[in-house]
Amino acid sequence: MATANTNLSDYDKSTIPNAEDLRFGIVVSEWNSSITDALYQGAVEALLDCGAVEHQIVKWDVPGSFELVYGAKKMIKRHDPDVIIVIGSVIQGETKHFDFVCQATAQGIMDLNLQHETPIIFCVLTDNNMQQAIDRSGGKHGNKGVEAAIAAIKMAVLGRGSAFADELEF
Ligand SMILES: Nc1c(NC[C@H](O)[C@H](O)[C@H](O)CO)[nH]c(=O)[nH]c1=O
Ligand SMILES: CC(=O)[C@@H](O)COP(=O)(O)O
Repeated sequence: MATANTNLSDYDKSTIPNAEDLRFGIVVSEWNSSITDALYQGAVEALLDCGAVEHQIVKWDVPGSFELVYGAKKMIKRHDPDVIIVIGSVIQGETKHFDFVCQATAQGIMDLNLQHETPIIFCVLTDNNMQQAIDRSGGKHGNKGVEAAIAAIKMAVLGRGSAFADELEF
């Protein structure tokens, strides 16, 4: 299902574990900051709505999406959070650089998921133009930051191997 057929901000709070005792790390790219700031705000609002406490959310900024991988790796070592959300916005330009940044970032985050016990949620928009990015960071298709926050809570609980995780249906 394409994003256009759903709303990224929709979630049923009754199906989300309480996040009050979870520790979150969020690494945010500064490229296209109007987009990444909106994604970050959406993520934090959703985390707090689901019971997360503000002082258990650590935020780091990195220059661009390519640096999200290194930032997440260092955050695991420094803070050992239950889960990390990486936030970026990559927008197609005139050259093939878009392809390399998207592929390297996606592969790097997947590699970290395989190498470490900390789930890392991929909240990186890879859009053809700015309008698509706006539509997915609080616009007509909702906010991917909200979607990432809900995924983060679920994966943090699963990662803890708690009994609750066995009851999660998602
Ligand atoms: N064009 C975009 C970039 N490019 C920068 C790279 O992510 C990286 O910071 C640079 O190559 C230095 O290593 N980054 C984005 O996040 N979004 C873009 O649209
Ligand atoms: C994703 C990028 O690096 C890209 O936006 C840079 O633009 P260009 O391909 O025109 O150099």
